[in-house]
Amino acid sequence: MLKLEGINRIFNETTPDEKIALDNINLDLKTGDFVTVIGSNGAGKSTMMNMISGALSPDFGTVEIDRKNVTKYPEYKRSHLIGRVFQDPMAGTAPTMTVEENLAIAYSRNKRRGLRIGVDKKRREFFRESLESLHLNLENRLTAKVGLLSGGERQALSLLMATFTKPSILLLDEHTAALDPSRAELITNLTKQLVEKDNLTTLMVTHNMQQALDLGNRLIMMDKGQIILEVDPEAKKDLTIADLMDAFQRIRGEKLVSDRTLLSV
Ligand SMILES: Nc1ncnc2c1ncn2[C@@H]1O[C@H](COP(=O)(O)OP(=O)(O)OP(=O)(O)O)[C@@H](O)[C@H]1O
Repeated sequence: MLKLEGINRIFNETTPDEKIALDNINLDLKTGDFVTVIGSNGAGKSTMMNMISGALSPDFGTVEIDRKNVTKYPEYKRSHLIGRVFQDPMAGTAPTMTVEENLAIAYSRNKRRGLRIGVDKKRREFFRESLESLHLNLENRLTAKVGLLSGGERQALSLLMATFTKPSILLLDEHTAALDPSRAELITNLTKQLVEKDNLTTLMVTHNMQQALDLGNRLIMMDKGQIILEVDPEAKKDLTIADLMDAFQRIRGEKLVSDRTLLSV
């Protein structure tokens, strides 16, 4: 479903600011795999997500989605394969458009017929039903401007928009980090629900180790542009934060003062 092979990316090569952001990344996800991604600041997590979405291209290596080599596809050419939610609730939606217009844009994304934001009765009913699953009463605010929604409501809408065309890959980039704890919990539960409903292949970056343990069937830890630990479904079931800290220390030989060192929060 998703295969990254030998992905390398260097920024500002041969200058004093040279930075190896990704160093030989290999990852193979099956349909329905839900991988949580942890690692310190600058580990390469966002760069890896950008390689998958096509926002950045690798210096070396290949990206395969649905067994197709998409390495050379620009972002727009693979956007129908990918759903993405960012940390900033303002990033995934258009504030001056209504809830249903935003949904219509997301809906038309995989229709390959350009942007169609018209909403007929049948489609409005589909949007209403989809919104009901969020339990936020947004189904009764279809014509409200999205800019008037709270951060949590916008993030829930972004999540719905990213998932309801059943993308091949769902990318979640610290999508609960900017929310207060109760809203973060709501979005975490929604994530679980939406991913499970359609068995979506998902990568979720988080700085919250407990969330990384609670969600998904696999986990990877990144550091200095490399995947330094991969936890398979069997091992993940019994994994604890202490295990992750020990693993980091064993692999990198660096003493962790606390999980904050790894998480950098
Ligand atoms: N466009 C860019 N130009 C130069 N350097 C970059 C660029 N994007 C990322 N980097 C560098 O590449 C490295 C990896 O960055 P990346 O944003 O992928 O890390 P991250 O694990 O997502 O970190 P964080 O948790 O802080 O978001 C960092 O050292 C970063 O400064």
